[in-house]
Formats: sequence, structure tokens, C-alpha cells
Amino acid sequence: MPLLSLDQLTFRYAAGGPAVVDGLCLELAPGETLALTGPSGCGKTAALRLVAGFERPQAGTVTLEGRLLSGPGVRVPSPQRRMGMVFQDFVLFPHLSVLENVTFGLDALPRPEQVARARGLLELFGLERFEARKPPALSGGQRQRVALARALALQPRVLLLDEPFAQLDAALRAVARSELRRVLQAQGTAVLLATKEPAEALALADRMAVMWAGKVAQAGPPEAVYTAPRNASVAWFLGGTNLVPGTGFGNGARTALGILPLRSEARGPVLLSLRPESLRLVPDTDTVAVGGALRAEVLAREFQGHGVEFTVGCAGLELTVRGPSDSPLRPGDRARLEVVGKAAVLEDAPPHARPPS
Ligand SMILES: Nc1ncnc2c1ncn2[C@@H]1O[C@H](COP(=O)(O)OP(=O)(O)OP(=O)(O)O)[C@@H](O)[C@H]1O
Repeated sequence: MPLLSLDQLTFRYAAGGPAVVDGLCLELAPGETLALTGPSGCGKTAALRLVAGFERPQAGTVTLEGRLLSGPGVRVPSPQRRMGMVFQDFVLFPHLSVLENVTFGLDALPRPEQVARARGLLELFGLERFEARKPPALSGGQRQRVALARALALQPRVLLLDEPFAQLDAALRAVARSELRRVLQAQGTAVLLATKEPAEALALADRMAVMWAGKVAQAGPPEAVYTAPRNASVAWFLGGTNLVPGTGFGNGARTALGILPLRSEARGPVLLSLRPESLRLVPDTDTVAVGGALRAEVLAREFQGHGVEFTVGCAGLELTVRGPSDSPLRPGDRARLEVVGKAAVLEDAPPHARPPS
């Protein structure tokens, strides 16, 4: 039995307004981290607020361990849901020490147990040296970890995290991410995480659900969703892609780039997603044309530190290609393009098969 179920959950902020959560169905297994991801405004926060009990759905249900929390005529108040929450604007008590912040709400336990539990969590987050400090004397990242420790100290059945790393810089975010993953694994806590950073969802989640306009566009393990996006929106959201129309003939498709191997079988007109890392650019130093090689021209080059992203023109298509940061290629250079990965078959209709608008 899933720990938490959302079934056909539908929510509008105003009567007659748009459904910001639109028939949402999700299940969270015990100990699982499920990331809700998708572009800004797709309804991630609204979904978390419905689970937390801050909002009342107009239709559908929220069930925890078989108990109805929200549904027709039922609304269990938020404090009785025993969920831990760290939302974007998490608040610590500034006048209390770190230790007192983490033991806050553990009144039912004898003081030595409160302190032992809080110290155990502070240690897991590498915060043991700061237990006597007050939040204003901590960095943003340290405060963030105290907020997470405080939420976990209450041993919630489900931890709801809404953009928990929003206030951290990129380097600190990567550290906090791996730290949180380690702590969650050690604690076995089930987590529903909302993030608009695809990298965060890909790195942290056991399963992810990409949301689009209040609905789940695609759900599954991060590797599966990344390598086989269902449609162009999901492919774009998870790190950009190249859309290539073609004609499928089983496990391959004829395209302007030649015959491409496919991740799944397709026949007839198809739209394919070819990730930028599935393409490779080789400087074209030969004066003689190489049989079968695709000729490309570098149109633009963006240095990204860990690599370079090129825009190239090839066979009438404009493509994005990732390359190593020391690539000598510059705009205007000619190059050869090699396809080194498989293309994913999208559900979207290819351009020429779309009905005229
Ligand atoms: N209090 C409100 N009243 C009316 N509409 C709202 C309210 N809060 C949010 N919305 C709208 O509901 C939709 C979903 O918002 P939500 O905050 O759930 O999106 P999100 O996916 O969490 O976005 P972000 O990643 O930017 O936090 C948006 O169109 C937003 O403008």
C-alpha cells in the first residue's frame, strides 16, 4: 500500500478560475523521495499545500496510510496530518539557539531524549559545532540545514519540501543536495519535493513527476524520464533537446541526419528527441569529403565552464550540440557531425503531420 496517495486532486484558487492542480494522481511509497518538477507556475506548490492541508481541493482525495485526509466532506486539519514541512520561506526562531530550534515541538519527550535526537540530526548535517549559535549568526546554507534538521526531528511520516535550496548558491546547493540525500537514506523518511530545478529532481529523487499546467506530464525514475521523455515539453524542461522529424521503420528512423537508431520502436511519421550530448562535433580538417559524414557549420558557441554548447546548422536543421570546454571550434567553422546516441520517440505529432492551425 502506498504511504501517500493523491487521487484526481483538483484545485482552483478562485471559483471559475483555472484549475492550478488538475486531476493530479500520485503515489508515494514508504521511504521514497518523489520530486514534483516542472516550470514555474505549473502547480507544484499548490499540490504540496493541498497535501499539507493548507488548501481544500474542489475534487479528489489525499490519503495517508489508508486514512482520508482530504476528500468529499473530509478535511483533517494541517497540524493533525503529522507532516514535516520546509517551504521556500522557512522560518527559524531567531532568539533560540540552533539546538533549541531543533528540539522545538518535541515537548512530549523527556529533555535528554530531545537533546539526543536533535544532536544526532545536527551531526548528520555537520552542524554539531553550531548548536549554541542563534540563526542570525549562521550562513544561509547552515540555516537551511537547521530547518531540515528541525523538520526531521519531529519524525514526520512524510516530509514536504518546497524549493528547499532556493536560497543557496549553485555550489552550496550541490553540497546540500548530496547531504540531504544521505540523511534521508539514513532516516528512511518519505519525501515529496517540489523543485523547478530539473538537476535537483534528477539528483535527489527515486522517482520524479514532471508537471505541466496542473497535470503530470510524465512520471518515472529520473533516468527513464530523462532518456525517454514522453513529449517535447518534458524533453525541453529536462535539459534541452533537438527535435528531429523522421519516418520510423521499427528500431530506426529515416531523418535529415540519416538513419537514427531509436530507443523504442516506431513506424511512419515521428518526431524524435535527440539530446545535445548524443551528438558530437569533429573539426573538419579534411579537404576531401568523408563518405557518410554530416557536414555542419558552427553558428554559435556558449562557454559553460564544464563544457561548451554549440548551435550548428546541419542538413537544414539548427541543432544544439555539447562538447568539451577546450573545443577549438568557433562560429563560422566547418565541422563534421556524428550521432553517438539513440533518439527517443515523442508522442507529439511531427510538424508536417500537424493539422493546419
Ligand atoms: N494565492 C493565489 N491566488 C491565485 N492564484 C495563485 C495563488 N498562488 C498561486 N497562484 C497561481 O497558481 C498557479 C500555480 O502556482 P504554484 O505556486 O503552485 O506554482 P509552482 O509550480 O509552485 O511555481 P514556482 O516554481 O514558481 O514556485 C500559478 O499560475 C500561480 O500564479
